[in-house]
Amino acid sequence: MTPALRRLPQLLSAPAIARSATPSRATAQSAILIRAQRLSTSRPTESSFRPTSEGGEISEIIFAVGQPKHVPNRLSKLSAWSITSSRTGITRHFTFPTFNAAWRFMSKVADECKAKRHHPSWSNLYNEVSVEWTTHKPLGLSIKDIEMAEFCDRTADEVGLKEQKAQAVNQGDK
Ligand SMILES: C[C@H](O)[C@H](O)[C@H]1CNC2=NC(N)=NC(=O)C2=N1
Repeated sequence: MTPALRRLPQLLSAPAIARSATPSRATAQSAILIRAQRLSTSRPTESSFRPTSEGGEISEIIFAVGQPKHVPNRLSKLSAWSITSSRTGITRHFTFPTFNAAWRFMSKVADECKAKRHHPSWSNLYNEVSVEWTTHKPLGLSIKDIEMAEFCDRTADEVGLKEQKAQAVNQGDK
């Protein structure tokens, strides 16, 4: 299980949002950067994507140009998602009870991808699904990525994730 420290709210908590004025690189043009302190040195066991940086380094998420103002706030609520090494996307690893459940999840997400014309980079191994959201044009994290990540969270809840026993005990859940 991935330590809670690696999750987005922690990554986004300390620092303020800085508006970048670095027009030199096309990919970074007018991007909004969030400075974030990485608090843990351990690597996520649940993610097939490399962390942004090793422990103690500053990491920043790069938003696509022209995003609504509420995007950083929406992002901060995606507590189970982590920033990818490219800093232009977010990733989450899902563990379902069965392959069947994992496939149902992917099928529902695939239907939404068709409707929204936005597609993930993802992988599946038996009951495990890794999902990464980023936007290629304009490059960076966009509102579409946020919406699709929220859709993934809702769909995973509907389908039902595998029970995490230790977590349930610690949090006093059933
Ligand atoms: C024309 C079409 O909407 C675009 O090519 C879409 C398709 N799906 C996409 N998916 C993702 N994740 N990022 C994109 O920039 C993107 N572009």
